[in-house]
Amino acid sequence: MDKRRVIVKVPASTANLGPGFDTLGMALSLYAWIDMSVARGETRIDLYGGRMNGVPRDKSNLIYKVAQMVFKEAGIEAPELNIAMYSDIPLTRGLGSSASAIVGALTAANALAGSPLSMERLFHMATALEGHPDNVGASLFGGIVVASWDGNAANHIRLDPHPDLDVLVAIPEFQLSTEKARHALPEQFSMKDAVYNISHSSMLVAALATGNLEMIRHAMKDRIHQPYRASLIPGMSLILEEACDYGALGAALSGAGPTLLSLVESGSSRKSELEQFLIATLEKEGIRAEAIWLKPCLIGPEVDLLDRSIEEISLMEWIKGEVRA
Ligand SMILES: Nc1ncnc2c1ncn2[C@@H]1O[C@H](COP(=O)(O)OP(=O)(O)O)[C@@H](O)[C@H]1O
Ligand SMILES: N[C@@H](CCOP(=O)(O)O)C(=O)O
Repeated sequence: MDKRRVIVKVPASTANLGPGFDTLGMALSLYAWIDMSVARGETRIDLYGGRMNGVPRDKSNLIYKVAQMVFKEAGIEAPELNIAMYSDIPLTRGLGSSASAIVGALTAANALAGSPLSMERLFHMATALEGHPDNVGASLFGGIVVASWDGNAANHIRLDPHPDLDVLVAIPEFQLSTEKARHALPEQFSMKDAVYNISHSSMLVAALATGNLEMIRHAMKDRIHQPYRASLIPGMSLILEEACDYGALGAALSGAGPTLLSLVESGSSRKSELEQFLIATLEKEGIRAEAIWLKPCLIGPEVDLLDRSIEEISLMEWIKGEVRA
């Protein structure tokens, strides 16, 4: 076991991109940081920032449990840990906070153990934990990830996002758990709707791979999850119908929601118009929302092995130093 300390910076993600349900994901320039080291005494978990309310600080914490799985998988006796986390990714809003926590914990524990597990193994473990490969694939590999999971094997192909793609997310103040939003979906679909989604998802992957930005508007349409989730997010249907009239290249529910996502060309002169449309539409439904402009994140977790202890430099001091650098 490596005696040093590891800090991992991991990106948020948006899943589905409209029709690619449980298949497409894109990493975003919004981050969480996990600090992990072997403890001399009992396990200690510190969570920083206003986004972590309600997350447990004992051994039931997801990060601790996932780290233990890595040590077990690597055949190493599980140590007591010092864990600290700071996150800018809001919980249960459809921006992959749970996937980032899982990927960050897997990566940090693997680095502490001397990196015995391959990226493919970590992807498999992350997918099995999350239940779908889209968010974890994007957080682990960065960029746009096309992924499949049949319950046994997780496979992926990574694409570089077009350099002119910007991402606008409108994050409603209310939480919607992925579990609840998955329960809104039917068990079965008609052949017509299945074909509709296969064609649109394929078209979207081809558009993103070839940089055909005009096709995104048509290709981002979906019939297998968004229509069923619309009643959980008032204002969503209008936003998806009209966002392109306000300058978006395409719009979708981010993951299971409630965040709404628009893809926008970097040089667009209509960015504030679009932002106002999203916020005003949600406001009319009595929903306050925060709009954030992001870029696709091109890389997965960034791992730093430190020789300095928590007493010498805390996670928050380290992040501030990194942001300044
Ligand atoms: N850092 C974390 N530590 C422990 N649990 C976390 C952490 N981040 C997220 N989670 C868990 O994941 C849940 C959110 O996951 P989910 O409903 O899939 O929404 P999303 O992934 O879209 O934010 C949280 O309510 C919490 O239980
Ligand atoms: N494909 C999943 C994606 C869930 O993403 P999250 O960020 O909301 O956890 C789904 O649509 O259920």
